[in-house]
Amino acid sequence: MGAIYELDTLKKLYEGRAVLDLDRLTIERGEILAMVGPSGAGKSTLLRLLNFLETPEQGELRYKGISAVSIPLELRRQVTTVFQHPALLRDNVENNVTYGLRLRGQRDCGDLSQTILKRMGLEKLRRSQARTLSGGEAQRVALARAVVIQPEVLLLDEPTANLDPYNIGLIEDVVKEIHQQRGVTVVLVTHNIFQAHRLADRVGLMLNGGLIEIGPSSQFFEDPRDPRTRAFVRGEMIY
Ligand SMILES: Nc1ncnc2c1ncn2[C@@H]1O[C@H](COP(=O)(O)OP(=O)(O)OP(=O)(O)O)[C@@H](O)[C@H]1O
Repeated sequence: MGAIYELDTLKKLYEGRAVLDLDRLTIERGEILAMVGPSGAGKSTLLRLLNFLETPEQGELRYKGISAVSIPLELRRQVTTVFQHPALLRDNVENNVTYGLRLRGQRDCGDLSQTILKRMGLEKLRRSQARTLSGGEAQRVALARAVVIQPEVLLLDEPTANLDPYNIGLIEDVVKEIHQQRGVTVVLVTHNIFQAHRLADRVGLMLNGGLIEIGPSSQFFEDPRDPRTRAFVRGEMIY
């Protein structure tokens, strides 16, 4: 498969403080990697770097071998993010879903968007204004909007926080489907270790901006190497 992202001695500083300090991290093409860890560990900051919204103060981030500082637009557009609180356009559901396609100059968005609207259970809401949607519906629109552009990388930041079991199940199923069907690389940030267990090939534990342990999901949960990982998967507080 090979690496899609390579992070080397990377530091992200906010107001002089390192909120991310990663010696080395490689994300493999086509894997589902879950990053877990307590609040403030730097998980969302990592996703913002992977989505090229932020740049590191030290070290390097490479996407497909190209330094993130000089990433061309066409590569940047292969990466899409679903945030915990999606910012939808003041428009209807269908136009929200097709927005990314139109931005990329695709005029005939019909078939693609119909398929994804149907799969996400949003057909009947096509004409509804985004601001009238429930939290679960809005999050399904956000995922539909991300998936419809057929990204190579899907970054998910707490995509199912505060959602009910139906919405959680649907979102997880669609993530698994597009991963299996299209080999999309997925980086999932979650507080829900059960979700990490259900979805991920590999899991990493972050703490205070550093990476404590990363490994195959089975090893991470059943035979973790670091005492802090053992404590975290038992549901204990770690510092
Ligand atoms: N724009 C910013 N300016 C200053 N500090 C920031 C900024 N964004 C994040 N931080 C700080 O960086 C640290 C890491 O934040 P981050 O949101 O990445 O953590 P997280 O692991 O995603 O937390 P949570 O699980 O609560 O979302 C925190 O201490 C946070 O206060």
